[in-house]
Amino acid sequence: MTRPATFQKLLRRGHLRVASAAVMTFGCTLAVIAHVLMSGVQERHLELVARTLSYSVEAAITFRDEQTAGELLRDIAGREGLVDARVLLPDGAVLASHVTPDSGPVDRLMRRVGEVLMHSEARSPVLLDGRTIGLVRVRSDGTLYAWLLVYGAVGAVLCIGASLAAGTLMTRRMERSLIEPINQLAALTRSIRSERTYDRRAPPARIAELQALSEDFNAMLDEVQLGQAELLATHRRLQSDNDLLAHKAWHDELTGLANRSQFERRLQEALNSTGARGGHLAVLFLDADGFKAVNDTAGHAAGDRLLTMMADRLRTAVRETDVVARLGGDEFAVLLHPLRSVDDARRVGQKIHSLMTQSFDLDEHGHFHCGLSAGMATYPLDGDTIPALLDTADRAMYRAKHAGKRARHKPLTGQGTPYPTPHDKIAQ
Ligand SMILES: Nc1nc2c(ncn2[C@@H]2O[C@H](COP(=O)(O)OP(=O)(O)OP(=O)(O)O)[C@@H](O)[C@H]2O)c(=O)[nH]1
Repeated sequence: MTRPATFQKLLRRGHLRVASAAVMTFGCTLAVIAHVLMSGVQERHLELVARTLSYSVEAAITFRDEQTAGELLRDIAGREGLVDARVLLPDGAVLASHVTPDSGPVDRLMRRVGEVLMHSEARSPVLLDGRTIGLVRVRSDGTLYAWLLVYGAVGAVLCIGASLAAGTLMTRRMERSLIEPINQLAALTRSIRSERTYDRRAPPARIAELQALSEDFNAMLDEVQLGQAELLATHRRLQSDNDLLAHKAWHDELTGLANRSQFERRLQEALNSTGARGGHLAVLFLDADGFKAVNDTAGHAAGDRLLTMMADRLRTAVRETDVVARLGGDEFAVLLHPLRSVDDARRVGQKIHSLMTQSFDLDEHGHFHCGLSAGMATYPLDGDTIPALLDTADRAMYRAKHAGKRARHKPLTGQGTPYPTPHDKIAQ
């Protein structure tokens, strides 16, 4: 595809054409008028010269004085710019004649041009007492006319040059007031498109049409910006909804602890890194003893509060890197990772146990003492998969619970490590 011409080029070309056409039209019209006028004037002038000459040569013809007739012809031809002047007798014989020689090649050329364009001749009879005694014939070659043409052509060329200069000046001025704002607007559009800077605006223009274009362009940018802001707000809303959903998907709503899904995900991550680097980790399963009584005696809201307080205590008992989760009801799980030894896990388990069995202050419902049954599974001793570890810890916890129900401090052996729990009843 050919590239379209620039506005600047079109403007310059247009100016050149208009200026040339104007000068040519004007020049041609002037030339036609000048030709008509000059032909008429030349014809009348020659007639006058021929008539004057016919009076002057009357005596010379009468006396057949060739010399005087010749001098008269020479004199008048020199003054009136004639190329050929003759005095003829009635029988056609030439009494006297004068032919003006050309003065060089330029004169010769101009004479030729003049002859082609404006060759004129005049005749006048020589009368004596009403009788024709001779004839005067004069010819002009139109050299003057040819020179006039040359001056005219030079003038036309100068006029075209002047028009061109004026046109260029006008184009430059127009460029400043018309093309520059258009180019600026185009550059602004390009940069807004590439940099997405929709807060930029087109400057005011001095030409009404361009000003209208700038205003429309800016109004369009306003709308784009508004749309963008709305889009951004929607995006933020969606993002926050998404965050909320993600939080809900990974957290327990009541306590804010990790839920079972997150616990298992973190456990898998811990298993991966521990498996790769070597080391230990421990999973603790915790279940409150006699929690149901809180709901039954103090109400569900108090039960909720107690669960929240338990969660807070559990958080304080472990490190940032450990994971505390609520698996459901009054059942919690703790992931201890990284871990130097199984003994460390036991120590943390004891710490948790002693913290959780301290009384909880439930305001108007008094202080509650809650028991805790716990089971522990350690990696790699009790398994190296999530189901194996969870199952081991769960079974250990249930053994602890049943053992606790049978006897307060009966130590248990077997897979996993149950913690004996003091079965304190809820004190009010
Ligand atoms: N307030 C409250 N109670 C809950 C929630 N989820 C479960 N529960 C109740 O917690 C109780 C848990 O049951 P259990 O574990 O059998 O109660 P428990 O008295 O601790 O029994 P043991 O574990 O055998 O000692 C049930 O009564 C559930 O209704 C909760 O989100 N809020």
